[in-house]
Amino acid sequence: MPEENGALCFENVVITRGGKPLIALDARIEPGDVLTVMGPSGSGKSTLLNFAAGFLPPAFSAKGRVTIGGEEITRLPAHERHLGLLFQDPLLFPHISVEGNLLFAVPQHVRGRKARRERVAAALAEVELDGFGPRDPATLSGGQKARVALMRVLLAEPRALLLDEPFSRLDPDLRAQVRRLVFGKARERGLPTLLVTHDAADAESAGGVLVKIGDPA
Ligand SMILES: Nc1ncnc2c1ncn2[C@@H]1O[C@H](COP(=O)(O)OP(=O)(O)OP(=O)(O)O)[C@@H](O)[C@H]1O
Repeated sequence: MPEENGALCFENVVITRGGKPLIALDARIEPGDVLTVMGPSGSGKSTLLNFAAGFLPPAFSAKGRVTIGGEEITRLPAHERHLGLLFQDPLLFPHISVEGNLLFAVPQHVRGRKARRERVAAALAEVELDGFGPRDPATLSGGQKARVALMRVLLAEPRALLLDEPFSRLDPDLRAQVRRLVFGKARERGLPTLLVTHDAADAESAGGVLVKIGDPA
Protein backbone atom coordinates (compact mmCIF):
# COMPACT_ATOMS: atom_id res chain seq x y z
CA MET A 1 0.00 0.00 0.00
CA PRO A 2 1.44 3.43 -0.94
CA GLU A 3 2.37 5.82 1.87
CA GLU A 4 -0.48 8.19 2.74
CA ASN A 5 0.23 11.57 1.21
CA GLY A 6 -3.01 13.48 0.76
CA ALA A 7 -4.29 11.36 -2.14
CA LEU A 8 -8.05 11.36 -2.80
CA CYS A 9 -9.31 7.77 -3.01
CA PHE A 10 -12.59 6.29 -4.13
CA GLU A 11 -12.75 2.80 -2.69
CA ASN A 12 -15.28 0.57 -4.46
CA VAL A 13 -17.82 3.37 -4.73
CA VAL A 14 -21.09 2.29 -6.35
CA ILE A 15 -24.08 4.62 -6.53
CA THR A 16 -27.52 3.17 -7.17
CA ARG A 17 -30.94 4.61 -7.87
CA GLY A 18 -34.05 2.49 -7.36
CA GLY A 19 -31.75 -0.51 -6.74
CA LYS A 20 -30.01 -0.14 -10.13
CA PRO A 21 -26.31 0.77 -10.35
CA LEU A 22 -25.83 4.20 -11.91
CA ILE A 23 -22.09 4.86 -11.61
CA ALA A 24 -19.10 3.18 -9.98
CA LEU A 25 -15.54 4.33 -9.30
CA ASP A 26 -12.50 2.72 -7.71
CA ALA A 27 -9.55 5.07 -8.08
CA ARG A 28 -6.68 6.80 -6.33
CA ILE A 29 -5.84 10.40 -7.28
CA GLU A 30 -2.37 11.49 -6.18
CA PRO A 31 -1.72 15.08 -4.98
CA GLY A 32 -1.40 17.32 -8.04
CA ASP A 33 -2.92 14.73 -10.38
CA VAL A 34 -6.25 14.93 -12.20
CA LEU A 35 -8.65 12.06 -12.75
CA THR A 36 -11.31 12.75 -15.37
CA VAL A 37 -14.59 10.88 -15.45
CA MET A 38 -16.13 11.41 -18.87
CA GLY A 39 -19.58 10.29 -19.86
CA PRO A 40 -22.78 11.43 -21.56
CA SER A 41 -25.61 13.40 -20.00
CA GLY A 42 -27.44 11.44 -17.33
CA SER A 43 -24.63 8.95 -16.72
CA GLY A 44 -24.26 10.01 -13.10
CA LYS A 45 -21.20 12.28 -13.20
CA SER A 46 -22.68 15.06 -11.06
CA THR A 47 -24.14 12.47 -8.71
CA LEU A 48 -20.67 10.99 -8.17
CA LEU A 49 -19.21 14.40 -7.45
CA ASN A 50 -22.08 15.30 -5.13
CA PHE A 51 -21.55 12.03 -3.27
CA ALA A 52 -17.88 12.88 -2.72
CA ALA A 53 -18.83 16.39 -1.60
CA GLY A 54 -21.47 15.15 0.86
CA PHE A 55 -24.58 16.21 -1.08
CA LEU A 56 -25.98 12.91 -2.39
CA PRO A 57 -29.71 13.48 -3.05
CA PRO A 58 -32.03 11.12 -1.15
CA ALA A 59 -33.14 9.35 -4.36
CA PHE A 60 -29.73 7.63 -4.48
CA SER A 61 -27.85 5.27 -2.22
CA ALA A 62 -24.15 4.62 -2.20
CA LYS A 63 -21.66 1.99 -1.13
CA GLY A 64 -17.94 2.37 -0.70
CA ARG A 65 -15.67 4.97 0.88
CA VAL A 66 -14.00 8.21 -0.04
CA THR A 67 -10.74 9.03 1.76
CA ILE A 68 -8.24 11.88 1.72
CA GLY A 69 -4.77 11.22 3.06
CA GLY A 70 -6.11 7.92 4.43
CA GLU A 71 -8.87 9.61 6.45
CA GLU A 72 -12.40 8.55 5.59
CA ILE A 73 -14.58 11.54 4.73
CA THR A 74 -17.67 9.68 3.51
CA ARG A 75 -19.53 10.15 6.78
CA LEU A 76 -18.47 13.72 7.50
CA PRO A 77 -20.84 16.63 6.92
CA ALA A 78 -20.01 18.52 3.73
CA HIS A 79 -18.41 21.52 5.48
CA GLU A 80 -15.95 19.27 7.35
CA ARG A 81 -14.64 17.61 4.18
CA HIS A 82 -12.58 20.64 3.11
CA LEU A 83 -13.12 20.11 -0.61
CA GLY A 84 -12.99 22.83 -3.24
CA LEU A 85 -15.92 22.69 -5.66
CA LEU A 86 -16.23 24.43 -9.01
CA PHE A 87 -19.36 24.20 -11.15
CA GLN A 88 -20.50 25.52 -14.54
CA ASP A 89 -21.79 28.61 -12.81
CA PRO A 90 -19.17 30.59 -10.85
CA LEU A 91 -21.84 31.13 -8.14
CA LEU A 92 -20.47 34.46 -6.91
CA PHE A 93 -22.72 36.20 -4.41
CA PRO A 94 -24.41 39.12 -6.19
CA HIS A 95 -24.55 42.57 -4.55
CA ILE A 96 -21.36 41.85 -2.60
CA SER A 97 -18.03 43.09 -3.89
CA VAL A 98 -15.42 40.75 -5.30
CA GLU A 99 -13.43 41.27 -2.08
CA GLY A 100 -16.52 40.44 0.01
CA ASN A 101 -17.01 37.23 -1.96
CA LEU A 102 -13.42 36.22 -1.33
CA LEU A 103 -13.36 37.22 2.37
CA PHE A 104 -16.01 34.54 3.04
CA ALA A 105 -13.51 31.90 1.96
CA VAL A 106 -10.52 32.94 4.09
CA PRO A 107 -10.18 30.31 6.84
CA GLN A 108 -10.87 31.20 10.47
CA HIS A 109 -7.27 30.61 11.48
CA VAL A 110 -6.32 33.79 9.60
CA ARG A 111 -6.99 36.36 12.33
CA GLY A 112 -7.73 40.04 12.00
CA ARG A 113 -9.31 42.05 9.21
CA LYS A 114 -5.99 43.32 7.88
CA ALA A 115 -4.49 39.83 7.50
CA ARG A 116 -7.70 38.53 5.91
CA ARG A 117 -7.80 41.39 3.41
CA GLU A 118 -4.14 40.80 2.58
CA ARG A 119 -4.92 37.15 1.76
CA VAL A 120 -7.66 38.32 -0.60
CA ALA A 121 -5.45 40.93 -2.26
CA ALA A 122 -2.71 38.33 -2.80
CA ALA A 123 -5.25 35.91 -4.29
CA LEU A 124 -6.48 38.57 -6.73
CA ALA A 125 -2.91 39.46 -7.68
CA GLU A 126 -2.17 35.79 -8.32
CA VAL A 127 -4.72 35.77 -11.14
CA GLU A 128 -3.91 39.26 -12.44
CA LEU A 129 -6.98 40.89 -10.93
CA ASP A 130 -5.14 43.41 -8.72
CA GLY A 131 -7.48 46.21 -7.72
CA PHE A 132 -10.66 44.27 -8.58
CA GLY A 133 -11.67 43.94 -4.89
CA PRO A 134 -14.28 46.74 -4.85
CA ARG A 135 -15.95 45.62 -8.11
CA ASP A 136 -19.49 44.23 -8.26
CA PRO A 137 -19.22 40.65 -9.65
CA ALA A 138 -21.95 41.48 -12.17
CA THR A 139 -19.52 43.86 -13.90
CA LEU A 140 -16.88 41.16 -14.52
CA SER A 141 -16.30 39.27 -17.77
CA GLY A 142 -16.82 35.50 -17.86
CA GLY A 143 -13.10 34.84 -17.58
CA GLN A 144 -12.71 37.27 -14.68
CA LYS A 145 -15.62 35.61 -12.84
CA ALA A 146 -14.04 32.20 -13.41
CA ARG A 147 -10.74 33.43 -11.94
CA VAL A 148 -12.47 34.90 -8.88
CA ALA A 149 -14.41 31.64 -8.41
CA LEU A 150 -11.16 29.66 -8.61
CA MET A 151 -9.42 31.85 -6.04
CA ARG A 152 -12.44 31.70 -3.73
CA VAL A 153 -12.07 27.93 -3.75
CA LEU A 154 -8.28 28.00 -3.25
CA LEU A 155 -8.38 30.63 -0.48
CA ALA A 156 -10.35 28.16 1.65
CA GLU A 157 -7.31 25.82 1.63
CA PRO A 158 -9.12 22.74 0.29
CA ARG A 159 -7.59 19.27 0.49
CA ALA A 160 -8.85 18.29 -2.97
CA LEU A 161 -10.71 19.82 -5.93
CA LEU A 162 -13.97 18.56 -7.43
CA LEU A 163 -14.77 20.08 -10.82
CA ASP A 164 -18.17 19.68 -12.48
CA GLU A 165 -17.86 21.03 -16.05
CA PRO A 166 -16.49 24.36 -14.85
CA PHE A 167 -15.38 25.40 -18.35
CA SER A 168 -18.50 24.65 -20.35
CA ARG A 169 -20.01 28.15 -20.27
CA LEU A 170 -16.85 29.88 -21.44
CA ASP A 171 -16.21 30.60 -25.09
CA PRO A 172 -13.53 28.44 -26.73
CA ASP A 173 -10.45 30.72 -26.45
CA LEU A 174 -11.19 31.58 -22.89
CA ARG A 175 -11.98 27.98 -22.07
CA ALA A 176 -8.46 26.90 -23.00
CA GLN A 177 -6.94 29.67 -20.82
CA VAL A 178 -9.11 28.92 -17.79
CA ARG A 179 -8.44 25.18 -18.12
CA ARG A 180 -4.69 25.83 -18.07
CA LEU A 181 -5.05 28.09 -15.06
CA VAL A 182 -7.19 25.66 -13.03
CA PHE A 183 -5.07 22.57 -13.76
CA GLY A 184 -1.87 24.61 -13.25
CA LYS A 185 -2.99 25.79 -9.79
CA ALA A 186 -4.11 22.28 -8.82
CA ARG A 187 -0.68 20.93 -9.74
CA GLU A 188 1.21 23.82 -8.11
CA ARG A 189 -0.67 23.34 -4.84
CA GLY A 190 -0.50 19.55 -4.96
CA LEU A 191 -4.27 19.11 -4.91
CA PRO A 192 -5.77 15.83 -6.08
CA THR A 193 -8.49 16.77 -8.57
CA LEU A 194 -11.58 14.98 -9.85
CA LEU A 195 -13.04 16.43 -13.05
CA VAL A 196 -16.39 15.22 -14.39
CA THR A 197 -17.28 16.24 -17.92
CA HIS A 198 -18.88 15.17 -21.18
CA ASP A 199 -16.29 17.19 -23.13
CA ALA A 200 -13.34 15.30 -24.65
CA ALA A 201 -11.29 18.51 -24.94
CA ASP A 202 -11.64 19.11 -21.18
CA ALA A 203 -10.48 15.57 -20.55
CA GLU A 204 -7.50 15.98 -22.87
CA SER A 205 -6.41 19.28 -21.35
CA ALA A 206 -6.56 17.79 -17.85
CA GLY A 207 -3.88 15.22 -18.73
CA GLY A 208 -3.88 12.48 -16.12
CA VAL A 209 -6.08 9.44 -16.04
CA LEU A 210 -9.33 9.26 -17.99
CA VAL A 211 -12.20 6.99 -16.98
CA LYS A 212 -14.94 6.74 -19.61
CA ILE A 213 -18.42 5.73 -18.55
CA GLY A 214 -21.18 4.65 -20.88
CA ASP A 215 -24.73 5.65 -21.61
CA PRO A 216 -27.15 5.51 -18.71
CA ALA A 217 -29.11 2.25 -18.53
N1 LIG B 1 -32.05 14.70 -7.12
C1 LIG B 1 -32.31 13.71 -7.97
N2 LIG B 1 -33.31 12.82 -7.71
C2 LIG B 1 -33.57 11.82 -8.57
N3 LIG B 1 -32.91 11.59 -9.73
C3 LIG B 1 -31.92 12.44 -10.03
C4 LIG B 1 -31.57 13.53 -9.18
N4 LIG B 1 -30.54 14.21 -9.75
C5 LIG B 1 -30.28 13.57 -10.92
N5 LIG B 1 -31.08 12.52 -11.10
C6 LIG B 1 -31.07 11.55 -12.20
O1 LIG B 1 -29.92 10.71 -12.04
C7 LIG B 1 -29.28 10.48 -13.29
C8 LIG B 1 -27.84 10.97 -13.25
O2 LIG B 1 -27.84 12.41 -13.15
P1 LIG B 1 -26.49 13.27 -13.11
O3 LIG B 1 -26.90 14.69 -12.95
O4 LIG B 1 -25.58 12.68 -12.11
O5 LIG B 1 -25.91 12.98 -14.56
P2 LIG B 1 -24.72 13.70 -15.35
O6 LIG B 1 -23.92 12.61 -15.97
O7 LIG B 1 -24.01 14.65 -14.43
O8 LIG B 1 -25.50 14.50 -16.47
P3 LIG B 1 -25.20 15.96 -17.14
O9 LIG B 1 -23.95 15.78 -17.96
O10 LIG B 1 -26.42 16.18 -17.97
O11 LIG B 1 -25.06 16.93 -16.01
C9 LIG B 1 -30.15 11.16 -14.33
O12 LIG B 1 -31.02 10.18 -14.86
C10 LIG B 1 -30.90 12.21 -13.55
O13 LIG B 1 -32.15 12.47 -14.15
